[in-house]
Amino acid sequence: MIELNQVNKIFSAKKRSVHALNDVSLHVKKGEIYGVIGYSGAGKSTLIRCVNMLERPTEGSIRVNGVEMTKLAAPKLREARKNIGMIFQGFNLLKTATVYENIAIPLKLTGVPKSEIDRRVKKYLDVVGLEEKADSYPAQLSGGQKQRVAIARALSHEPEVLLSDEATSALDPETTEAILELLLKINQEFGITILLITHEMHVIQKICDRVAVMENGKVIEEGRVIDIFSKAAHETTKKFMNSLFPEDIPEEVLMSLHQQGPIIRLAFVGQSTGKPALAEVAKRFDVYTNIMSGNIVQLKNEPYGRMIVHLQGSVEQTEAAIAFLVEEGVYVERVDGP
Ligand SMILES: Nc1ncnc2c1ncn2[C@@H]1O[C@H](COP(=O)(O)OP(=O)(O)OP(=O)(O)O)[C@@H](O)[C@H]1O
Repeated sequence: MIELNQVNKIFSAKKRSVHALNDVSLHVKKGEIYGVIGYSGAGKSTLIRCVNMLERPTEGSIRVNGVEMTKLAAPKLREARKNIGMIFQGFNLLKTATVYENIAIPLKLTGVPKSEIDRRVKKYLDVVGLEEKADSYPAQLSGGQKQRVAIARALSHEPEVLLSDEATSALDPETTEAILELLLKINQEFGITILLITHEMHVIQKICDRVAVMENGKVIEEGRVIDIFSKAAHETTKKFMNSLFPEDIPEEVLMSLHQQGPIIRLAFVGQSTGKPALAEVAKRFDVYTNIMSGNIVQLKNEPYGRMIVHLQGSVEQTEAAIAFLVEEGVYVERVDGP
């Protein structure tokens, strides 16, 4: 649905130029929620703005639903953009217009007939749960409600693609949850493909099918959320993972435990995979298993858990226990000593 191939974007200023996107390729499939995560300056905003040509890439190809966006002249580009909704961190609502008008005005500007405008405004205000706020002004709404209006406005053009530029970054945790639930609902109910950018791993965890991690304008890691969670290879990705699964075990503790046996990180999918396997280890081997930290989070489609476990016992027994866990399908990684 969205295909970026070898996209480069260079911002040239007098003194220096910035390579904001460096050979970026990614493919977002129809109907999926695809997240791009990275720290500030990684190139996320530039990437998402290139998809609807708010920013023109210096090089490369960008296709949305088969249409090569980089080659479109103004009238055709306007047409293609109708198929791509966008929501922003700052909501971008018209302050002097009511909620109803905020949705109706852009529809009017694109030539939608009056009766159809009324139908769509009502329908999408209902979808986002704000029917009663039609006559309110943005200043009378909470941040979460403003974002709901922005989502209704984007949906009212009935796009196939929704771009989300840090849509929950200005919201408190509870409101963030509610907006993420809403994005999930519109993805499932309307089959809208969502490309979002974020600096919060929680957003990726909660609603994304696939993720790309960006750094210095490059995609450094990409894949299914479940795979990236289990096998994050890059240091930056691991740092993002640490925000969900903090592993701040003091060095002194690590050092003394390492002398008594290996410390391992277990990752498991589903409610029950990890703990029964550990219980089995305790039964089958002369190994004492000590869970040092653990957390389970809900991914879009399944729960995912992670544990740090210290195995105490002879080298032979602990190695056999690790081999058993691997055989059982648990993802096992050794935690290095200090
Ligand atoms: N219009 C511009 N002119 C010059 N440089 C720019 C422009 N827009 C972005 N950049 C630079 O491109 C790089 C990537 O910026 P971008 O905003 O895409 O990153 P980001 O990951 O979205 O960061 P943030 O989360 O802080 O928004 C940065 O070094 C930034 O300074």
